[in-house]
Amino acid sequence: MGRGPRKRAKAAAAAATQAAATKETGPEADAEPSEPAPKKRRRQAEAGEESGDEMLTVDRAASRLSRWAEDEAKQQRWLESRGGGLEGRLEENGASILRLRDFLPLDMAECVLTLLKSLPEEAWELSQRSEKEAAQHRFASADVMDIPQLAPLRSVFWKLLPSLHGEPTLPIFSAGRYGEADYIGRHDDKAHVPFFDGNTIYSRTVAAIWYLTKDWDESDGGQLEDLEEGPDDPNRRLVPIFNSLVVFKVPHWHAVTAVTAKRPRYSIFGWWHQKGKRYDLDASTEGGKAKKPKVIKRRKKKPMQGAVSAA
Ligand SMILES: O=C(O)CCC(=O)C(=O)O
Ligand SMILES: [Fe+2]
Repeated sequence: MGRGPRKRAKAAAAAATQAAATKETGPEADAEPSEPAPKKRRRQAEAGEESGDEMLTVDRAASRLSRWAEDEAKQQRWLESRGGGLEGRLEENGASILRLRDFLPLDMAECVLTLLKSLPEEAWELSQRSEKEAAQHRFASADVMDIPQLAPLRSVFWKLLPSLHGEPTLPIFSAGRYGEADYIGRHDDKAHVPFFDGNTIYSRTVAAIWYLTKDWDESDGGQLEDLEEGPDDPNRRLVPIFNSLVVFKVPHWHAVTAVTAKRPRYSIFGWWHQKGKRYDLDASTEGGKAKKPKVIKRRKKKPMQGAVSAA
């Protein structure tokens, strides 16, 4: 899912830079001077307007993201300030869904949101399935490796969880955009993914979603539903709060409720994979959203330090 030809994505990304450069010079919306900031931001977001604090150019956002992704020492310091990478948190957490507020720097969340908003329509691929037997879903996605400005995210996610239980991981992350009524039905994220030559099978072992829409609340829908919590448990429905990261071990039953807002719900979502078939796939997984038949090829240029490289 979400893996268009690179040429198309590159052209789309160039068009994005152009489109956003034009948009950012536009005037700020007229607003009552006394209008409270969150209310103003929400009204502007609903009207598709930029707010004053979103005057980040696409070029600046892309260069800040790539500078941060390349600065290993800075990322390390950041992670240490957060108590280390994700492995320890996952171990402490057991089988439940882990929710981390502000786990990644706010500045990076702002940059990535700017980049996501600037992507032209042709960069997004619609993923849709409505047959009864499979995981039903509808939303748009784009592989971060197909969008040059977002590609540095892969190494950031790799550093969050380079290994689990002493075995290396391979991250594959995508941008997600849910429009009005978009959703995902009940599913557990299980998938066997062929890497490299097509004969090396990896399994998704950990899932993460980094939420990137501001001022989202319960009334906007698009909540992550943890189907392994009881129906009345307060943790069953998670509102996708800006710059929060949700992480869980695969398999885990979950769903995304239909978006009711008239503005997009943006995220970066994906999985860390580990070698081998770690579980059996059931019929619904084989026919559903999780199926990824494309072989993940070895990358020739700029392999990630210390990781087995993959596209
Ligand atoms: O966006 C979310 O909250 C969850 C996404 C998800 O479950 C998936 O893409 O498999
Ligand atoms: Fe999922």
